Amino acid sequence: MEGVDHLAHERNKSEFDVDAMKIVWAGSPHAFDVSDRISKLVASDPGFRKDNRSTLSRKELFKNTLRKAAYAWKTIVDLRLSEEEAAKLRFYVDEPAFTDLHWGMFIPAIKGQGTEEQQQKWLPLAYKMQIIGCYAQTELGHGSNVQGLETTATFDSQTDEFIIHSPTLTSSKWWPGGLGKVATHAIAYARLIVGGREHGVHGFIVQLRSLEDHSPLLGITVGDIGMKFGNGAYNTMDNGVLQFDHVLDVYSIAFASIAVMLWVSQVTCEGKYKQSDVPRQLVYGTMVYVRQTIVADASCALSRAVCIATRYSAVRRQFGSQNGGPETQVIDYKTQQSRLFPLLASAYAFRFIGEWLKWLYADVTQRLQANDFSTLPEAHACTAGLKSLTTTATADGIEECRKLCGGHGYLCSSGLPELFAVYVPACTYEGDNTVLLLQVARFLMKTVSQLGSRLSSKKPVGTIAYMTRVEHLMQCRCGVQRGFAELSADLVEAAVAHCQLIVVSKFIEKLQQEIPGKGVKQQLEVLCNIYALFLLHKHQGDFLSTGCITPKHAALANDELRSLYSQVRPNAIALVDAFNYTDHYLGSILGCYDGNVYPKLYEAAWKDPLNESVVPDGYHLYIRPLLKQEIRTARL
Ligand SMILES: CCCCCCCCCCCCCCC/C=C/C(=O)SCCNC(=O)CCNC(=O)[C@H](O)C(C)(C)COP(=O)(O)OP(=O)(O)OC[C@H]1O[C@@H](n2cnc3c(N)ncnc32)[C@H](O)[C@@H]1OP(=O)(O)O
Ligand SMILES: Cc1cc2nc3c(=O)[nH]c(=O)nc-3n(C[C@H](O)[C@H](O)[C@H](O)COP(=O)(O)OP(=O)(O)OC[C@H]3O[C@@H](n4cnc5c(N)ncnc54)[C@H](O)[C@@H]3O)c2cc1C
Repeated sequence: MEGVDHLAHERNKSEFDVDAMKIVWAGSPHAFDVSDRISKLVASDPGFRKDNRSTLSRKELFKNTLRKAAYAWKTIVDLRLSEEEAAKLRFYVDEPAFTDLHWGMFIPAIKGQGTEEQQQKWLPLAYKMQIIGCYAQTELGHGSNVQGLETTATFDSQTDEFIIHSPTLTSSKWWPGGLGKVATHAIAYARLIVGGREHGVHGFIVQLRSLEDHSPLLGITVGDIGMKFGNGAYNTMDNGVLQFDHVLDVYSIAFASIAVMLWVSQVTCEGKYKQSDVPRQLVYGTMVYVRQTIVADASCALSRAVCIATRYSAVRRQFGSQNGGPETQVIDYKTQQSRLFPLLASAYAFRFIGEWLKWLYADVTQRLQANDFSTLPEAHACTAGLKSLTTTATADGIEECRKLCGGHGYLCSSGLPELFAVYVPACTYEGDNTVLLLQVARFLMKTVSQLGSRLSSKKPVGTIAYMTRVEHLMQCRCGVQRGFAELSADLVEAAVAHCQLIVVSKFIEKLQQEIPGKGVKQQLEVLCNIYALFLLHKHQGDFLSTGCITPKHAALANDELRSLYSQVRPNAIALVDAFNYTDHYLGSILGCYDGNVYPKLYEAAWKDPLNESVVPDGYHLYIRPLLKQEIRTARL
């Protein structure tokens, strides 16, 4: 029945202050206030409805996305929302769109790599959305290998301009989000050529389309690359293809022939290339920035799937009826708990590692401004490794949540298939996860000698076991006199172990902070222990081979895990309520707040266009002749 909370009995079991946990999850009272207010604003506005997406064609879907993006912008302007509130609004609209790349990459790239003069020119236009940008780095032939990009930018000292060109088919820009049909400008990455000499890959701001009639400019061929995985999902995004035919461009982002560059390099009016003494990797800075935001995204996506699966696991009953009594809630089965609760713990773990990574990025950015590059290698390794670890775990976790919901998890109305289809490219974009782990492995090879010293420092026992595992995995590999390439598969395992160590240790550090609210810290300690012991159980071979734990320890850890699952069980619904997601944002009948699932599933089924007629289109043409055919062969 509507209005009845079918999960009230579960909520009454909670042993902690849920409102206080909501603040912990949001990050601060202010952050909670903004999230709560904006999510409800979006949920209550029919202009942001999304329950019809799976019934739209690609063109209808894309046009609807443009409508929503324009409507969101109007809402932001009309309500005079702050940058923080506007970002939250775009998040809760929950639709991959060109605006993600405009705000998430184009603007950060100019802020991170542009000169003062370029920032003054481009940022006001971008902030007012008087230009719409994308980040055009990947090409048809190269994505991971940035130094293999083929697009050229040749400096013409006669005209003080750069000529951008796509010399080959494989140099076509391919994948950039927003490029296909919307972006008016791109930050295009190209090989700089000055005076016949090549100086590697740099970024250039290039106008693509007319601001008058949106037609591609002279020398620009641009379009969409076609349908992607899943039906609705990421097809709201116009990932594009772009070819330059000797396009004149006067706005280099890394170069301004008339302005001294603060960062990467400069080309003087006389056409001289001057490499400043900053690491060339700063040209990769935007990727580092986006990777740390993707870790926060992972906690959002995983928590969303876990919220759906947890609520439905409490609603769903199957088997176990005694004397005609109610059947057992599937959340009470130990197998369901052993699959679901580590994902719940991971969602919280990724939330806190995302907070730490945001601090690390801000710290390294501040240091860079003081020409202190000392922490850049670690920042790169951390953002690359944690982006890889959290997106892989989240993609796998969303799929596990679908399976935890049985058959109904496969319905679009569960919200899980769409969430999975939208989320999985995160394992590829912003760096293929394996390629990024190889970067971590390379960093570990260079710093393995320091791992030992870090072991001796006063660390909680749990961390010591994880640190010993990494050191052991590295020494087993480094000790073998074979090349990096030969050992890369093993080194990637050590890289994963290193990233898991970071997540565990930062979760433990989080618990050393003051955490207000009755029972809140205790719940987080349970979740931290579940995360750490679940991984120890999953990788116990590694831990046993270090000698750091014995088989008896491993067995005790498994017993402790079961006990921890029993401690989480009465608090599970409250722990997912703490995410404070509206039913609109969850987009899931299985995960609806009141748990009134079956009537909503049944009602939703009849809304499918296929049920608009009792007799389906095609019956008279195809089925009736089948049913009425004379059976001519006696055997049938
Ligand atoms: C809630 C549900 C939904 C939630 C999801 C939201 C849905 C909608 C969201 C939509 C938003 C989507 C946003 C993303 C869109 C996607 C954008 C993109 O994909 S942009 C393109 C990304 N491309 C890449 O990441 C390319 C990966 N490749 C590289 O980074 C590099 O090629 C490489 C690092 C692999 C290799 O670099 P290279 O220079 O060729 O050489 P080395 O490996 O030898 O490195 C040399 C040296 O540099 C150091 N290094 C490398 N990278 C960096 C760096 N980034 N920062 C600092 N230092 C770096 C490296 O460690 C080496 O150091 P050394 O001391 O010499 O060892
Ligand atoms: C949805 C989506 C949105 C995107 N948006 C953008 C965007 O806005 N802008 C942009 O510039 N790009 C974008 N991209 C492109 C994305 O950044 C690249 O696809 C990504 O960097 C992976 O590169 P690749 O496609 O070349 O993969 P490849 O490197 O070709 O990967 C193929 C396989 O080769 C393996 N491999 C590659 N190199 C090595 C190695 N050295 N050692 C071991 N294994 C290796 C990989 O692990 C993988 O298994 C997007 C991609 C997607 C899917």
